[in-house]
Amino acid sequence: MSKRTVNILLSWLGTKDIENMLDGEKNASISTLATNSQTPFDKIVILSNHQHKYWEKFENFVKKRMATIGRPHQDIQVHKANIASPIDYESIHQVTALWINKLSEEADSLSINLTSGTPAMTTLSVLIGKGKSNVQFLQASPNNELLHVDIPIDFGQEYVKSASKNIANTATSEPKVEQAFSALTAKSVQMQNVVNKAKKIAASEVPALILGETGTGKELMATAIHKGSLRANKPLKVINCGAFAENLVDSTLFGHKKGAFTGAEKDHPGLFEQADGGTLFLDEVGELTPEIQVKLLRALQQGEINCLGDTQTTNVDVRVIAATHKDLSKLVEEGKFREDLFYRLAVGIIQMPALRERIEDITVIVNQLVEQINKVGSKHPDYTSKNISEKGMKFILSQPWQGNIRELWSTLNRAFLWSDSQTITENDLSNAMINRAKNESFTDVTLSYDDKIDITQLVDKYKKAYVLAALKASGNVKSHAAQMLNLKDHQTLSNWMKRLNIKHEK
Ligand SMILES: Nc1ncnc2c1ncn2[C@@H]1O[C@H](COP(=O)(O)OP(=O)(O)OP(=O)(O)O)[C@@H](O)[C@H]1O
Repeated sequence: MSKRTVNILLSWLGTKDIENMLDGEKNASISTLATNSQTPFDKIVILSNHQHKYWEKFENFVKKRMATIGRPHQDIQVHKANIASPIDYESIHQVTALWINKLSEEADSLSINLTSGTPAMTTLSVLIGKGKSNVQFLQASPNNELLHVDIPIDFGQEYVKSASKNIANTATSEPKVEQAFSALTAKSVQMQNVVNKAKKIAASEVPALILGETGTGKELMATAIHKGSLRANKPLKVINCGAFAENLVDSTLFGHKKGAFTGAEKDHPGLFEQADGGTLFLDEVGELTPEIQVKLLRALQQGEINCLGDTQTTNVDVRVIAATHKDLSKLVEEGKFREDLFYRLAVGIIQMPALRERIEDITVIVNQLVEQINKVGSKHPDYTSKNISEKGMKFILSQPWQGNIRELWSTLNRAFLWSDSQTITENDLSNAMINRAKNESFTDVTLSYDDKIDITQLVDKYKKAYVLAALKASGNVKSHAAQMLNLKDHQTLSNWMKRLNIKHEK
């Protein structure tokens, strides 16, 4: 069955649109496009800085026009656009980028109306929309026809040309894009789309934001973007913002001067300085404290950083790629993540699909992992290579893999380790999986009306018991305990231990 495509129209609400509406007889450009489009729009989003009193009127006006052509049920939404003035490029950019990014993710085809709005609104729509493969531009002619607008400039290429001139002194080699992305298995259409988008981002200098569940390959993607960019032969520095104690993130990112705090025995350059000319990958960016968010915003906006204990600022040329498994826009709504920083980071957004959404890739990835495990094992003289039975592979394909490739990798490793046979069966794999059934028994919980439960305390107790058990079973080897618990690395486990007040015994 072929998938139905989603078509969205995005438009500013121009003064002319309102005048035409009030005139009664005339067609506003938005309604011209909505009624003349061959494929109906599933949604029409109208951005307005005009007075609220016109919104409902305008919505009704477009709805009426749609009803007359037999499309009465279209989703038409007018949204308030917080802009400083109709000619203020900065605030118009923020609003336009937010909506184009959001809707181009949601839609298969996003059409942007270039007739309505001020020149600043049109210009920014083109500049931002041109970078998206599923965006097209429309305008309405004076006699109410829908016209497709072709903008015959490849901004990406133009930008790369000028950017390469600018950074020719820091990065000299041609980016090897295909090679850079070869580590990412992308047989499925979902992943191919993601990789194509990422290649465009790699060829530009824009900040990137990689979203996706744990273990979906966000770090691998960041590495590919760096390697495929003009900065490839400059450093790529990585920090997991969630794995460090708060006070350490500051000095790790921005550095410190000798004597800046107790224990700072010499000057230490931060990751921004270490990555100068290259790329900085901020994993779990949603964990940054408000103070660090301010410093990061400054580094992105002005290209300058403040080292702890230094009165001078230092200039840096760093491309930032951030990643998170959290819903950043929700954190913005809740006031936990700065909106201005979000817009700065969320220019090139990449959504990594979960493994279960790209079944076609699983077999290829399993074969790669099996090869890797056999290669590592073969260093031992008694090792015989193992493979997975057909039923075993079917079992793998049927699992939800909530921890994605990392969970798949650790499950295969366990199955290979525990099985004495050369062929890994469905049973071996099932035994090697993290026992989610144990967790499911918690659905049996019943509470009475007057019960009072401290859920946080309960969860902490549960976490503590498992961390202690994993540490014990691993002989206090943190990296192994982290693997047992499906945590990213030993630093993440250390962080948990600190929060749960668990002392590490060697
Ligand atoms: N497409 C892929 N093909 C093969 N291996 C992959 C692919 N994507 C990720 N991996 C492997 O899966 C593991 C997890 O990937 P990675 O660390 O990049 O995920 P992540 O999304 O950054 O995870 P987290 O959110 O927990 O930091 C790594 O070992 C990585 O090499």
